[in-house]
Amino acid sequence: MSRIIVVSGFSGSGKGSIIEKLLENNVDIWLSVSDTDRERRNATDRYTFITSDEFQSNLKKGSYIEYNRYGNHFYGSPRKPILEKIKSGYTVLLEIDIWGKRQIEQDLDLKRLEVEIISVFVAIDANTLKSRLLGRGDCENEIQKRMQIAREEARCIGEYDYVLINYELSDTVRRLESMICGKSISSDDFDSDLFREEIVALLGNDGKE
Ligand SMILES: Nc1ncnc2c1ncn2[C@@H]1O[C@H](COP(=O)(O)OP(=O)(O)OP(=O)(O)O)[C@@H](O)[C@H]1O
Ligand SMILES: Nc1nc2c(ncn2[C@@H]2O[C@H](COP(=O)(O)O)[C@@H](O)[C@H]2O)c(=O)[nH]1
Repeated sequence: MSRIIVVSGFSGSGKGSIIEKLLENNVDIWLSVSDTDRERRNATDRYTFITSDEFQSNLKKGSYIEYNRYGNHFYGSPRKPILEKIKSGYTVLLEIDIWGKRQIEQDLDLKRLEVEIISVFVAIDANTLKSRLLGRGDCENEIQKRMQIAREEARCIGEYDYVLINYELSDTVRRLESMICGKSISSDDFDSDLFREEIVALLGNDGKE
């Protein structure tokens, strides 16, 4: 059976770092490269960067299997290459958010192809999250926005098959590989109410979005 692995998680939790390591040892996994109309953050940013007009035009043409607006920018996964890779037998990996995951689960092409969808949410505590966003050079305003979004995302973690807490990178990658291989491995415990409280404390506001 063909498979899609959806990896979501708080911005800064380490999804990109985990996926990079995962791909080094798993040649049968193909990573979908999303389109976005945001600015490039650094040289390792893995997107196709397009203008807002180009994004909207692609959207109208139905070119995306899923898409979302995150902050002030749009992100979308191109449908055609994903379906081609699935038909060629690859396991397709999507690094997308919860709103994209829900669209993937409803997609009629994927249902017709009987694609199995495995979903993983990458999490860490709020303090570590903030220090990782700071560490990679995000500005304070951007960090505030991303942590507010994380606070919302924490409500939806129960919708995922697995939760993966990313403290030690090689250990996280090893556990993700076990999940993908269908080995019996349990989801990590994550207290989303506590996380949401930590965010409010860190942002120094009453948590209003
Ligand atoms: N296990 C880890 N231990 C320490 N630092 C880590 C770990 N995983 C990732 N990092 C660092 O944390 C920062 C954020 O990681 P990364 O950019 O991979 O997160 P992300 O979830 O992909 O973020 P985004 O969704 O915004 O793209 C980076 O500087 C990365 O090097
Ligand atoms: N629904 C989608 N979400 C996506 C896609 N590509 C990335 N993302 C998510 O957006 C945020 C922000 O990403 P960043 O690179 O600006 O930090 C993060 O949660 C990503 O997982 C996509 O194609 N569709």
